Amino acid sequence: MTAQLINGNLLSQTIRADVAKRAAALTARGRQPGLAVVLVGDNPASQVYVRNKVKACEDNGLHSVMEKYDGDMTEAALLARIDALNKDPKIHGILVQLPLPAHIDAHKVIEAIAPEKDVDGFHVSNAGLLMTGQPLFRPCTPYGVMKMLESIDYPVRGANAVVVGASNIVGKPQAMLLLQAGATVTICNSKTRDLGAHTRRADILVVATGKRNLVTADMVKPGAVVIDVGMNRDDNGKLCGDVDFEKTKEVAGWITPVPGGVGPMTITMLLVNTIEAAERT
Ligand SMILES: Nc1nc2c(c(=O)[nH]1)N[C@@H](CN(C=O)c1ccc(C(=O)N[C@@H](CCC(=O)O)C(=O)O)cc1)CN2
Repeated sequence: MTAQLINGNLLSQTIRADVAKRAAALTARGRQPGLAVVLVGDNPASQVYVRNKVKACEDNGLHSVMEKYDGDMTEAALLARIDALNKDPKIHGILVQLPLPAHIDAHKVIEAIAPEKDVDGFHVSNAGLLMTGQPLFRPCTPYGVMKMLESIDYPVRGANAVVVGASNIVGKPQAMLLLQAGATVTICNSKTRDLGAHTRRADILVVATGKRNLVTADMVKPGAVVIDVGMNRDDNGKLCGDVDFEKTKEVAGWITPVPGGVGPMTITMLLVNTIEAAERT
């Protein structure tokens, strides 16, 4: 039987409608939620993502400021901009699009963002709060994945969850959110031996490696939920994930497409985090 699709565009519509209501209520009280989006350099994928973030703000009643800088911007200049945004009362959320050019220390930049405006949830203090079960901001992609599981009423408690990829922005916070929802979690990485032996035990499989076709149908437990966080291009330049979608959908119970799956949910949860930041002020 073919898997059911978890449509990130459709789910986003419902969540964004609620965001728009909350934004309108805040605006009526003179506190329109504001997001600053900072992009350094000309990475083509990043340009698409930041454009989509700004458009999502516009469409849902949030104020946004797009700051674009050349790839040779110095780290000191970027830190000075963040300092100014930290102090700007119209800005409730700040995000610096990753990756940054190699001469800039991304950790230093993230730590410069005021934790209460860190709507990406990447600051060490937000990572610590998440780890200890008192999240201020959940990182947007893993937060979106949890909403997708909720949307299909999946019983996460007691499930075997396998996360492939251990990045700070997806894999590690994803594992933490699944663990806190009661799953038994395995985190795999690029060095994991016999990856399929782990993935085949997963009731929930989240793949976030950036390697096209890393997960094939034979590596998936029949009926599992397969969440593909990958964002790659195939030989024809078409967007695709880390999972062999066409064959895996014949094995899985639920599967997310690329595009139209986790990607839009990442932007939706950024809006949610920005609203929450504004509501706290
Ligand atoms: N500061 C951050 N940087 C990065 C993050 C992040 O959460 N914060 N995550 C990724 C990229 N990302 C968000 O910025 C992101 C990736 C993909 C999408 C998306 O909507 N994808 C669409 C397809 C878009 C296209 O046409 O190329 C889809 O899947 O349907 C949104 C956000 C790394 N950096």
